[in-house]
Amino acid sequence: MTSSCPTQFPPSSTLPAAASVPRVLSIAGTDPTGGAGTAADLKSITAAGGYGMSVVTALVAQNTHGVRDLHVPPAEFLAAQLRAVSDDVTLDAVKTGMLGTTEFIATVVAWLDDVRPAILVVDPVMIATSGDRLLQPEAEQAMVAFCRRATVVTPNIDELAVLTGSPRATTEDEALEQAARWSEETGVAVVVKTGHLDTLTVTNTWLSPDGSRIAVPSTRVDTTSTHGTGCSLSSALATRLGRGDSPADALAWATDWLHESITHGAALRVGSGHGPVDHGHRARRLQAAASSAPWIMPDAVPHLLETPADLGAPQAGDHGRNVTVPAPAVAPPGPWTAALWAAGAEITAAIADSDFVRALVDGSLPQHAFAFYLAQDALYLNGYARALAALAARSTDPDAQVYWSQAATGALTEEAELHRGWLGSADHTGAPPAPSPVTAAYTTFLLATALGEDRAVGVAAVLPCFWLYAQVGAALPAVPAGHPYSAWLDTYRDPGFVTATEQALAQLESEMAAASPAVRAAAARAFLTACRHELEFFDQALRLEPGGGAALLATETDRPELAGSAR
Ligand SMILES: Nc1ncnc2c1ncn2[C@@H]1O[C@H](COP(=O)(O)OP(=O)(O)O)[C@@H](O)[C@H]1O
Ligand SMILES: Cc1ncc(COP(=O)(O)OP(=O)(O)O)c(N)n1
Repeated sequence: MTSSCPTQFPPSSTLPAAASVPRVLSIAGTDPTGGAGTAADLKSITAAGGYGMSVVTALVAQNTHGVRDLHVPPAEFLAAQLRAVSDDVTLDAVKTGMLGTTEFIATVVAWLDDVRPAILVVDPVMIATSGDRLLQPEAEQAMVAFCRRATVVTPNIDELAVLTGSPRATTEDEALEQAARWSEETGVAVVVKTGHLDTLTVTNTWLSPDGSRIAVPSTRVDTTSTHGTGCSLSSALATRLGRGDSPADALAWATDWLHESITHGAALRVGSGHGPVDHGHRARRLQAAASSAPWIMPDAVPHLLETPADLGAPQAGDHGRNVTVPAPAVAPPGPWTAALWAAGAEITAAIADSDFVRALVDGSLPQHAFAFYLAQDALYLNGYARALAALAARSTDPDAQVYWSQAATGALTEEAELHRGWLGSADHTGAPPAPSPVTAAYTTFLLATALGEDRAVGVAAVLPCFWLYAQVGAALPAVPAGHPYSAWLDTYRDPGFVTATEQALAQLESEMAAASPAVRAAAARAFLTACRHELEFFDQALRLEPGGGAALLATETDRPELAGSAR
């Protein structure tokens, strides 16, 4: 049935506003394997924090290898779907993908004339990466005209050439120049995407009609799992704009989220061609991080540790699965520290595999995450220095007193260096950084343990910071020239740090040997707890949203750069 029903309900504009969850409509074709089109759009809108809705233009029989067949319902049915949504729901943003034919473009245009959403993101889908046409050749000029109505268009390099009537750009500069000319002429912003160019860095650049540019670079992921990346980027962008983000924040969020989704796409094992991206990776990672499951289960460490063997096989962490014990970069000096290393194997492996360490090493760690990490590191070092000083105060052996006091001084010196160098260029006009919940929990645990527990327990608590940091440092590969974090990575390679770790290990080995079985058990728990704090400390920077802040729906006047958009 394609006849229109009378409107029976008030549109939701007359209902209370939907606060911070933007209502986003995707108008696109389908992909039954879920990688592109409507499926990708809905997953992306959800991932970006919106409520997704879907109007279908064409049913596409496709998979990760390409398109097999198309079924296009009558244009009246497209119009009926559009009206069914807009008669009932207020839209904060609309994203269009595959429109297919001139007739369908005209149908959407007629509907937009009525509805006029504040944000219209047009992904001018023409040809899939598989080479299959998703827009009839005779509809290209209608699509070019349609793009003039957008808030922002997100063409790939080939689509940009059609849009601007130019030859296919072969460099980023050429693409930017084509887009700048078109944007100035039409008054519509363009996101220039270099995914289809042969570049090491993939950059998304928001080009405004006044010539201003916001470039968001990311490292190129070596993968074939890029099916539907264009659909996903434009839907996430529409959602973040619909939520009230500035173009800079919206593009940074969408690019950063998509990079994570592409990185983990291959692990989904969906299809044997160009596979989809993992739209849900970020949500699952954050969900796991929010788990309130205890870090160390009661049976992880026996109440009495008579011998190192009582600590048993690796069992720390959430799952207690069989774990291969990684070779320690700084060797344990005796059986107690060897047993502790084995017990913490799952956490050590998780740090090495963590998204944070991977992104720091391959250079894809977003700048805002790196800045956050440095600021938290400085705060942590201050707390850590106090815990080390407490151990110096509680030591009676002169060598131990010297060692812990020097370690405390070393941590304070590092903190001062961070402020002078890495953090020195930061904006000092705002409030000083405050400790995150993760940093506060870790430093509070260290101080409480160093001050309030037996000394051996305190020594066990401060050891992972030395040992696991040295472990990460030893595993670092050489990085290419121009790597954004090469200077920081060099700080991990400091040989003085390995010496300090060896000394801390020697302290713990002798403390464990001299301690009672009950104190040893408490020390083992403190060691494993601190290992877990280390993992959280690394991971926390990737839990922060670029731009952060509250999710507020902004009005057009809050964002003059979008004023007059979505005509
Ligand atoms: N190999 C890759 N590595 C990192 N990011 C990528 C990669 N391929 C695509 N992207 C991201 O996906 C976005 C859209 O991809 P692109 O291939 O340019 O568009 P389309 O899918 O429309 O052809 C890019 O702008 C970029 O953010
Ligand atoms: C129904 C449908 N719409 C769009 C595409 C193309 O997706 P895109 O995100 O441009 O990326 P590729 O799949 O071409 O890499 C599609 N395949 N199907």
